[in-house]
Amino acid sequence: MASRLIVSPFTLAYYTYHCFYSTGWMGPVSIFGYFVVGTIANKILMGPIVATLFEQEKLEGDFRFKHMQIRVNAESAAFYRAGKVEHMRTNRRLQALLETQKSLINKELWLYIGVNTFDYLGGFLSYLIIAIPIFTGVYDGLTPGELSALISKNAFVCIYLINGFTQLIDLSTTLSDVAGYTHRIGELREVMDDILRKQCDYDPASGESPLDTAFILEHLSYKSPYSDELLVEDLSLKISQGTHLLVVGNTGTGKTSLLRVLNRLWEAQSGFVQMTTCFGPRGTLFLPQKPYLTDGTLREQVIYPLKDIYPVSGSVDDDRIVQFLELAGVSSLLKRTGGLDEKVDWNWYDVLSPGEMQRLSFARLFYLQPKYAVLDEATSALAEEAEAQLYRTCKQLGMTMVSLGHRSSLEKYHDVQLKLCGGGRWELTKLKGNSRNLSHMEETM
Ligand SMILES: Nc1ncnc2c1ncn2[C@@H]1O[C@H](COP(=O)(O)OP(=O)(O)OP(=O)(O)O)[C@@H](O)[C@H]1O
Repeated sequence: MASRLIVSPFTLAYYTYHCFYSTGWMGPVSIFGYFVVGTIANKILMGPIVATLFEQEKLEGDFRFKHMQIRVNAESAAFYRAGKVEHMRTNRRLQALLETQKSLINKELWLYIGVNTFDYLGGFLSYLIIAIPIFTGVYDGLTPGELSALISKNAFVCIYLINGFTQLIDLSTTLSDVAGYTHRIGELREVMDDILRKQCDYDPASGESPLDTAFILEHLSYKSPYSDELLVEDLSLKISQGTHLLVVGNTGTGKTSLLRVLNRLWEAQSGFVQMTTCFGPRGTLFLPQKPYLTDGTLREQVIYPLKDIYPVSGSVDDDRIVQFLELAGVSSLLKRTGGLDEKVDWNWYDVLSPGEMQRLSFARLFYLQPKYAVLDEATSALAEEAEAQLYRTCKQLGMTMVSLGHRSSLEKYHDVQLKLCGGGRWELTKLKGNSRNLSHMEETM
C-alpha cells in the first residue's frame, strides 16, 4: 500500500502530461473529474465501514474476554452449576458479533461494487475521450492508417492515467480496514498516554517535596465515574513516614476509590493530590484487594514487578527470598514448585487458596521493602494471628503502612484512623487511646 502511494503521484504526473499532449485539455480534465466523482462515492461508502469495523473489533474483544472470564472462574461457576447460563450468555455475545460481521460484509459488498464499477467504467472513458474529437471532426484530415495509430497511442496514455487513479481508488478497501483498526488502537494509546502523563508528573529526584512524605491531599473531593454523589468531600491529609494510617468505612464508602485517586487511576473531582514518592522498591507499593499473581516461577512471583533479582546478588538473593517466604508463611510453596526457578505448568490462581495468595503478596512486599506499603484489605482472608505476624514484619522492615479494612484488629498497628462515613463525610481520629477528632492535616501528622 505504501509503495503504491509513493509511486502514484509520479506516474499520474507523467501520464497527465502525455494525455494532455495527445488529447488536449479534455482528456486530463475528464479523467480528473471522473476520479473526483469516484473518490466522493468511495468516501460515502467507506464511512459506515470504519464505524462497523471498530464495533466488530470491540465485540470480538468482548467475546474473547467472556471465554477468558469463564476459564479463570471455572471453579466458582461450577459451584453455582452455571454451565447453562454461561453457555447462553456466551452465545449471546457470539450472536452480537456475528450480526455485526454480517452487517460489515454487506457494507463492504457495496464498497467492492463501487470500486469495481469505477474500474470497469474507466475502460470506457478512455475510448469516450478519443471518440469525442474524432466525431466532432477534429481529426477529419487524417487517413484511416494515421487515425488508427492516433487512437491506439491516445488509448494507451488514457488507459494508463485512468489505471493510476483506479489503483488509488482500489486502495480504499484496504484503507477502510486500516482506518477501523487504527481508530481502535489509537483510542487505546490515547488512554494509555493519558495515564502515563498523569502518573509521571512528579519526579522524586527533583527534591521539590519533603522526603518524609508519600502523599499530600488538599481539599480533595472525589466520586465514582458513574455517579454524581461525592464519596469524599474536602479531605486534607498528609501521609508521612512513621505515621501508620488506617482507612475504615462501610462497604462502598470509597476506601478503594481513595487509592484509585492517589494512584491517578481516577481523576479527583476537585482539590489537589500529589504522590511525592516513586512506585516500587524504596518508594510506595500498593497491594490491591484482589492479589495479582503473574505467570512464571516462584521467584518471578516474589520479585514481581521487577524483571531481575534485586539487588543482583545470586545466592544471597535466594536466601532472602526463602527467608521472606518463611516469614509470610508460604515456605511450603518451595516444596510444591520444586524450587525457586522450577517452571510450573499450573495457573497460580487455581492452585493457591485466597489466604495463600495474600501471604505470597506479603512475601513480595517483604522482598521489595518499600518505604510506604498501601494495603487494601490485604489480610482479609487470614486469621488475626497471621495478620499480626505479617504487620510486625512490615514494621520491622521499616515500612509505613496505609491500610484499608473493616476489622477492628487492624487498629493496633496504626496511629491515625480515617473513617469514611458516606455522602462525602469523613472523620480523622488519633488511635492508641487518643480519640480526639482532627480536622486539619497539620494536627495529625
Ligand atoms: N471501576 C468502577 N467504576 C465505577 N464505579 C465504581 C468502580 N469501582 C467501584 N465503583 C463504585 O464506587 C463506589 C466506591 O467503591 P469502593 O471500591 O471505593 O468501595 P470500598 O469502600 O472500597 O468498598 P469495600 O469495603 O467493599 O471494598 C461504590 O459505589 C462502587 O460501586
